[in-house]
Amino acid sequence: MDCKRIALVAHDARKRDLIAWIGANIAALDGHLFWATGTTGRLVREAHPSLDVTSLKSGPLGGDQQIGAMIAEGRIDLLVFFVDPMTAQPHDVDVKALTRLATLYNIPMACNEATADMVVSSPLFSDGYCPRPVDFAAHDSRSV
Ligand SMILES: O=C(CO)COP(=O)(O)O
Repeated sequence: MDCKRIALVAHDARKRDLIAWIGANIAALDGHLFWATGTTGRLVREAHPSLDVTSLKSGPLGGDQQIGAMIAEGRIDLLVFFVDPMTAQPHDVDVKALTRLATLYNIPMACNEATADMVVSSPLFSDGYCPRPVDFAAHDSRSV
């Protein structure tokens, strides 16, 4: 299996759920490389020390933007972002920017357990799946 570069993010009300999800899928996740927003990364490392997790800044302090930049640079293969749909976030614009970039760059993005389960259990997760690159010309309004 090839080594995937996986971004982990969870809003506060969903951090416990992300850690539980990782625990339930640790066999599939061990051996991959992880980047996470600050608090999420610290909690994941404490709960699952076998994982190689690099913590970036906390989400409200720019961590979502850092992960978005990594996606734009082609350095992330999968985003697992457990979103809290019930709480307004002070950095909502950053959250929106991150999910927009994952969509734009055609990165698999799991925002809840059901989707994350399907991603890691898919044969595409273990078979070196490489998403189709984005056709930027199609997104350039000047070319319409
Ligand atoms: O706010 C977040 C994502 O938008 C998560 O940030 P933390 O992992 O630093 O709590």
